[in-house]
Amino acid sequence: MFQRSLKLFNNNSNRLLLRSNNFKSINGQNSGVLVQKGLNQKRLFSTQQQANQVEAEDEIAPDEVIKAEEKIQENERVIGLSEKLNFQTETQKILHIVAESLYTEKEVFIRELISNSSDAMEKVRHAQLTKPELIEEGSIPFEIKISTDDDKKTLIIQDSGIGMTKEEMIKNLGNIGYSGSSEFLKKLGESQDKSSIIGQFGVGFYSCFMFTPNLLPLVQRVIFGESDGSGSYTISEADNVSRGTKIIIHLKPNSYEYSKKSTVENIIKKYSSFVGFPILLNGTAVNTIRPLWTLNKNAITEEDHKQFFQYLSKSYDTPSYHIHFSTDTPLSIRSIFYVPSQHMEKYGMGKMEPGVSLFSRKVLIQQKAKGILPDWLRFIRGVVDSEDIPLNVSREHLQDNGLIQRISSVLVKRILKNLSEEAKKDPAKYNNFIKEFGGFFKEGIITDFKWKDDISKLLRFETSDKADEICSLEEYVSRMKPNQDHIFFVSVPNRTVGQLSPYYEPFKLKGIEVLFLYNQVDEFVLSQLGYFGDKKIVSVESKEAEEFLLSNQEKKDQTLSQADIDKFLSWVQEVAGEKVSTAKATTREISSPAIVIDHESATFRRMYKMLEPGKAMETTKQQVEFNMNNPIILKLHQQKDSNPLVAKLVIDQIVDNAFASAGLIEDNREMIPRINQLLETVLNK
Ligand SMILES: Nc1ncnc2c1ncn2[C@@H]1O[C@H](COP(=O)(O)OP(=O)(O)OP(=O)(O)O)[C@@H](O)[C@H]1O
Repeated sequence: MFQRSLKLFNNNSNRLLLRSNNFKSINGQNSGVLVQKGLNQKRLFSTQQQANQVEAEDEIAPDEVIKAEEKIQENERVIGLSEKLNFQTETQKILHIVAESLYTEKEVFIRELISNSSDAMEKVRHAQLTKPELIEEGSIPFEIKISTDDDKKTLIIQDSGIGMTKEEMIKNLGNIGYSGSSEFLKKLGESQDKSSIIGQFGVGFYSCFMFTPNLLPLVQRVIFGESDGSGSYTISEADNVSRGTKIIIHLKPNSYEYSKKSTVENIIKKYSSFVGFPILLNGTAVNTIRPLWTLNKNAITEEDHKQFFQYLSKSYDTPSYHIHFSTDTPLSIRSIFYVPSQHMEKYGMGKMEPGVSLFSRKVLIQQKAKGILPDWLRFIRGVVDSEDIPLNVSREHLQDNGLIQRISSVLVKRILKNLSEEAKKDPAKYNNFIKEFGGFFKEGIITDFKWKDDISKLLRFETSDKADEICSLEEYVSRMKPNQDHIFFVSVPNRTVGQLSPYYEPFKLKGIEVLFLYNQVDEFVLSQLGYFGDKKIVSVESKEAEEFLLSNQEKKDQTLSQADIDKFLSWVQEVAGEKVSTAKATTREISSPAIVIDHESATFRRMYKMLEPGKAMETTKQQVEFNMNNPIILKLHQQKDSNPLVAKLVIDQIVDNAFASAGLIEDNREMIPRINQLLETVLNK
């Protein structure tokens, strides 16, 4: 009877096609077979050989040749009569939703079946501890065997798990939304580890219906088969079945890719590399990498980390740091992060993608997950595994954004803390790291208000005091003079310009250390940061710097009388009024003849220019302060009336020099004719 029904099934392709029409997207022309054997049961049968008409067979290139012994054998035999049962009404209604729209990535059906197999073997492990007498064939190794057959267009998955009895099969598979695994977990005591069971929704198995309208799970005495998911299925008795479950999926033409070893191997590696049991694909183990984040820190060697990092980053690089972090409160998180030794963004290779993948119970949920770490930590590679992450039934989306943000906060805090510790442990190594990756942290300060203070502790800058050395803001503050209440910086293209800057000069005279910023973005970053602790961060060109210098300065005698100074300044105003808005005598201790004060930042000016590259930047009039004790100014004062032509050339050059020191000269070529004239004058004397 059963054979007849099989025959009927096989031969009646019209019937199959008719059923497939009920499932538009799955277009079923295929059937699948699952063979199972339950706890302490005798024989389960399997198999329904698919009577598919393969339409596009010739178009598929043959996969690599797989030896017969590497394939999973199909030895099961039907020994009883088949029984026809109906899916539960709700299941009939929901199944097409599952098959048509639940999963955006079809390939996840392999993940779902592997996860089911893993759960089934976990249940055997548990039973071995609690009811060993019930476990048949206790010596069978725990393995998930998968074999592909590009000729037959089949994919077989077999495990040595707990299997299902006829009743369990009807309950679990004939009834969508019922999860035997979730029931199993409920029965486990509070103290028992529940993290290794993956299934919770009672839906995953139905992902197979994306590929075949006919699943034939076969259990001892049970064949769950001939189902298109919309109506009925049959159950029959089987013989020659070993412990566990076997699913044979006969693929439909538009899914033939899943009968190729390479395709299936990639999917297993992508989603199920870390499932806790060996997965043998056509006889070869494919999940050979250990999930390091689940292991005890002390059990992991540097070489293990290197290999794991290379696996995650698909590179041959050695990680500069690893951060292995686990916690159970307030959420359960197991994670591992790696900092590479270099990054490619600096070569203009485009923005890196996030490098952290999200797992739940060792099964991949999202590769390169956005939102787990902020964008500015995109150079970090790693894995975050949390069984507390509320997943939707397809395991593709995270349900609770607030929770993800909380997890993210915990992780960012930990990463920043670890890096601070590394900086203390080995400053030289850390300095190399921050030179390479500092840009990401600066981006963090600009874009992520929440973390700017924490990130600021990781930054390093060169200062006026030590060439070729970088220091933290904390170290700078610890070296501040007692009367100094600000952190001062000067933004310059290089150290030499910094040392010669008239703005830095009075600080140098007072022995005040100043941060030398060489990167255009640095000034912007520090302005965004505003403060480090209670210390304001200001430019040496700022009002605050001016006030600081004023209040810490001894009064110096002027060489000229106040009347002469006023005369000189009004002369400047008259002859150089094109560029000078106000001329003043400076109070700054500078050696140069003049200095521009209270002007716009040269860095910001350059940044605006970058934003509007074609736009000509006007240099507006500036306040210029003159050093009335400077020898050039004194001579100029003497000659301004007697030698007006040369005096005009000199004052214009002095003003331009001050503009140049402030970074306000757009193009110094405009000075050349004047300098030549001055040279001529000098030589003619
Ligand atoms: N290979 C298997 N061996 C033993 N039992 C299985 C197997 N596959 C499925 N089952 C049983 O069928 C039930 C339903 O499986 P299904 O994949 O639909 O959902 P689930 O794994 O429980 O949950 P989820 O939808 O979260 O994956 C499982 O809970 C399990 O009891």
